[in-house]
Amino acid sequence: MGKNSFEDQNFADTSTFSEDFDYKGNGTPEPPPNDENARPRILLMGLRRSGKSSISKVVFQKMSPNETLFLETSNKIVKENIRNSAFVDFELWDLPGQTDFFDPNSDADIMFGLRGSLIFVIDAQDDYIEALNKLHSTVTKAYKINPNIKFEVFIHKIDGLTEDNKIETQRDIHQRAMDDLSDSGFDQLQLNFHLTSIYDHSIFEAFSKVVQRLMIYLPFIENLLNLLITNSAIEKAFLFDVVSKMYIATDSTPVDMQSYELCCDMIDVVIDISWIYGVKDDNASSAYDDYSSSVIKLNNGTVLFLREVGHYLAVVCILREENFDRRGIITYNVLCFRNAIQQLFELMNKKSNPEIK
Ligand SMILES: Nc1nc2c(ncn2[C@@H]2O[C@H](COP(=O)(O)OP(=O)(O)OP(=O)(O)O)[C@@H](O)[C@H]2O)c(=O)[nH]1
Repeated sequence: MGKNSFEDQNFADTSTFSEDFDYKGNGTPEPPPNDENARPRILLMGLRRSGKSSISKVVFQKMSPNETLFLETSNKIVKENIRNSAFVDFELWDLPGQTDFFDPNSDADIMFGLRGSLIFVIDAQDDYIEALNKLHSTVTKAYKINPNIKFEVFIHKIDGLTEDNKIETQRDIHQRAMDDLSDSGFDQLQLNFHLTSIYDHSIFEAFSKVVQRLMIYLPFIENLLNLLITNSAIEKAFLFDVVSKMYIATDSTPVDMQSYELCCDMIDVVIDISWIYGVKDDNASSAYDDYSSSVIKLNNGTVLFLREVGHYLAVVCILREENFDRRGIITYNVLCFRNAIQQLFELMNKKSNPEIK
């Protein structure tokens, strides 16, 4: 594989995109009511005790999975502002299991009216027929109000199932949900299914995908990561939101859970070492900052390379040890990637504050 300078390729330069850069994930412009610059909203819905609050607390508040055993049932909507980094910036609404959207007093129009995603959580360890009925009534109601909303189904608590059972449960839930939609004339409604558990990385991976579907600049960042890996002989590269450890984007090679977990562990190690041994700047809460970087060599001939590329945004790469001999080129290419991301931030800022010149 050639090790060229990443900057030789014009893609590293966001100026190749016009000011009104308007790329959508599916290549088609989305009609109103969704303003693409509006802050997205993610709704967590599902029956009582399906695991909604646990998901929110484990992913965004660092609660340990075992502590969720003591969570009490919620009776009101819990709204949270998630502002971790430039790309992880949305409202998260955790809705109580008993919410009834057919009640004329419910604010379904307000709830579903904005750009965002609806995550429906199904407890896979329980009888899921009632959950499927609720899923159907919820998504069809939301779709009528806002056809642009993205629908995600978390087949949750899979830690209690055997490997065979997981596949069979996913197949059955998928089939029944799609049949119900087709029978009522909603064939065009798309549901994305994820197998999740708070006891492993699957919940972080699933949430990463939910957030990625809401990112209008995702194809651009993926393109940059593809250029980075091909020009630096890297096997796999992820752009991470360091706070939540969700990956915001990755190159186009397939994601395997082991690589993702390895990169998550590396972030933990770097943050812990920074806290314990790092020298803080005045006023800084942690020594982990925009200049942090780290290299970890594993005893199986693999190297992990981390570099902060924005505020709490880090690129984490996996590469073979023999390809790390030209470290200078890799570091240089990662810097070019960082510059391109910084230019993207400027463009995003200009779009959200048109007065900025
Ligand atoms: N085994 C297992 N248990 C889970 C998982 N996620 C959540 N739970 C458990 O499920 C129970 C209910 O979780 P909650 O998060 O309170 O569920 P909820 O959907 O918010 O419930 P309501 O507030 O009643 O709507 C808790 O005892 C959690 O520990 C999971 O991935 N695996």
